[in-house]
Amino acid sequence: MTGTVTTGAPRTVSRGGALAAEAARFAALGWMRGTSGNLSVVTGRDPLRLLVTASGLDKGELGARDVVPVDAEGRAVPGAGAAGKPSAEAALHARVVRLTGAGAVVHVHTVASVAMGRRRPGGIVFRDLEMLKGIGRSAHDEEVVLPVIGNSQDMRVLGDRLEEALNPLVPGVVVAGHGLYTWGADLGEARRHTEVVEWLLELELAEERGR
Ligand SMILES: CSC[C@@H](O)[C@@H](O)C(=O)COP(=O)(O)O
Ligand SMILES: [Zn+2]
Repeated sequence: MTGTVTTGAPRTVSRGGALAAEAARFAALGWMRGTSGNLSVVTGRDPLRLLVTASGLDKGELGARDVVPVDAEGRAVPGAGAAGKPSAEAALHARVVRLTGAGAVVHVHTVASVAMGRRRPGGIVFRDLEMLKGIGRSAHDEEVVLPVIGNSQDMRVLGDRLEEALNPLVPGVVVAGHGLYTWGADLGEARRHTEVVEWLLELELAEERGR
């Protein structure tokens, strides 16, 4: 960004600041270690535009400018205010938004998501837990399935797997051997969904270990 005052720049910076603060929060929880994880927020729908965290940086130390505007395919939009290379997974963020209508997407590398993805490659089932209300499901008598998909370095392949496995009632997917994707209407809801799904995974893992 230059010193030129434009109407678009301050909005980019403040959304960038919000993404950076959100990333710092997840990093402090230990969910984005070793530069892992990424976040995005939708800034326009027609045409689709997202701000995504820049690639390869320590997600606990991002600044407001460490975000990159991308298009519906996750490609950087030149001259839109921020610098850097978009997350290697930006295309998957854009695909999630296109598939679900989400306003924000969170990707974390948690131990529980990887451990449970290994144990339940066909999907992770939860039921009869008060915490399920946090993702809009019932606390009683409802089977809730969190999908698990195989990992790939090709975001188109990963996106196809996500589309096929998607449970419209659950705002998240585990990527086997990799981590967790969650989303919500905005950054606040995406954060809540991430915390709830991660709590469910940690519970399941603790119960597995106790068996
Ligand atoms: C520890 S590197 C992990 C990456 O390969 C990737 O999975 C990841 O989550 C972060 O990639 P990034 O390009 O920084 O957004
Ligand atoms: Zn990742």
